[in-house]
Amino acid sequence: MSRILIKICGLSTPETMEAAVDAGADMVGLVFFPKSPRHVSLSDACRLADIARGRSQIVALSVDMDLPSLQRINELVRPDLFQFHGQETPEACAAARVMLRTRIIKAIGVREAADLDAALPYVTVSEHILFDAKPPKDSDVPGGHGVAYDWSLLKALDLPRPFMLSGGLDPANVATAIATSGARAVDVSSGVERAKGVKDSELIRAFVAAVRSAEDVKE
Ligand SMILES: O=C(O)c1ccccc1NCC(=O)[C@H](O)[C@H](O)COP(=O)(O)O
Repeated sequence: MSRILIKICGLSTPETMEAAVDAGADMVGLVFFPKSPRHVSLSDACRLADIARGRSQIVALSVDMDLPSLQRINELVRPDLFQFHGQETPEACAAARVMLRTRIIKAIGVREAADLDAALPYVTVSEHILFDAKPPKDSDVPGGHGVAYDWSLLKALDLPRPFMLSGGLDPANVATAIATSGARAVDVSSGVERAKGVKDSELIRAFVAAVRSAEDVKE
């Protein structure tokens, strides 16, 4: 099986950022959403990004953020990609991509098969489509809940390029998730935490190792 892209999201300390980069994460995510337990200030984000720069791709995650705020993150943190995790329209993604001269990951919430159709308008205005679990109905934070969905829904998808998978992944289930969904890229947050918002370096290493082992399995 060819190499699977790994993103570790919601890193907020130098130690766990170093652990993710050192373990071989392809992408590391910084969350800019004050309601999130993983939210980082701009100054902390700059320090964390400097640990990863040139070693892993830096992803700035935002939720329906206005363009001036995105521009400020772009100038100060200098991420390689932005992840849009709210209700951003295809037009807003296209505009941000041009204005910020960046690459975009657009998250699409999934609970049932019909939710997958929402991805189509974003294929031409983003570099990656991330199929994540829809948040619990009473939550005002749209991601990072460690909730899984039926990953097999993705198996029959006919998109022009590979997609990313997230939602309830952890070191113990990620190999099954890859086999069940056909994903070539995976994204994790809660599954490498010892408490809500608190990343664990050992779990990060275990997650990366589990994905790399899954790559060795013959298709
Ligand atoms: O992590 C957050 O707190 C968060 C806040 C607002 C929007 C998205 C957020 N997280 C997204 C992710 O970390 C991942 O892309 C994905 O949802 C994985 O989450 P998990 O199921 O916890 O592994």
